[in-house]
Amino acid sequence: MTDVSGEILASVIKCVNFAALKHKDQRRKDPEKTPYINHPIGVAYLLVEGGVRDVDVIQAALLHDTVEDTDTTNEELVQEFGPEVAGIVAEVTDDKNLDKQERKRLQIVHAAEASPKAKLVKLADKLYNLRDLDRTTPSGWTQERVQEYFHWASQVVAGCRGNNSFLEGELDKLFIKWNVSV
Ligand SMILES: Nc1nc2c(ncn2[C@@H]2O[C@H](COP(=O)(O)OP(=O)(O)O)[C@@H](OP(=O)(O)OP(=O)(O)O)[C@H]2O)c(=O)[nH]1
Ligand SMILES: [Mn+2]
Repeated sequence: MTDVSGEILASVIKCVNFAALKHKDQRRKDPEKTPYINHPIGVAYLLVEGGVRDVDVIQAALLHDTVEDTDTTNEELVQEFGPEVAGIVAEVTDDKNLDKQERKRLQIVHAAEASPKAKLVKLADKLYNLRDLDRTTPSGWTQERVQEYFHWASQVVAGCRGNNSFLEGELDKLFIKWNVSV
């Protein structure tokens, strides 16, 4: 059977498979060393929970850490998934050649200037990471580092607001719990 929804389904599964292969040797920083792929799939699912049905956004969420954290190039994403999806991923990708302080500063600047589609991915990405931090502390992190991450993330989120009430509401619950001003 080939129909429009079948093609959409196929394009999403292609992303899941691509991301799984690219992240196959990576683990999250939690003590259980959860497979990294849980994160991009979870980010895409948060968008689904938030009512997002834009396939470019869901595909970009599944792929969002491939260029930043694996050998994937933006050209490869353009080739495999087209310029729209590759463009959203590029908008949420940090330049790992910069030092950490500069990368973190630029995330705040770039989030505020990003397209609405990229802002949705950013909101879901930050919600996933903050829920993870709320659940458990990454290996080697002090409580102060966790608190600082919450504070920084709230500044990234500030530039993405006005795009999804579910994601922003869930983020606000965490900011209140962690005493971060919004
Ligand atoms: N909370 C949490 N984060 C984890 C875990 N494993 C990996 N991470 C990643 O670690 C990053 C936060 O760690 P930092 O020390 O602040 O940043 P860095 O890895 O970029 O140097 C997050 O990236 P980010 O730059 O904030 O977002 P992203 O755009 O890279 O996803 C997140 O994706 C985990 O178990 N819990
Ligand atoms: Mn991420």
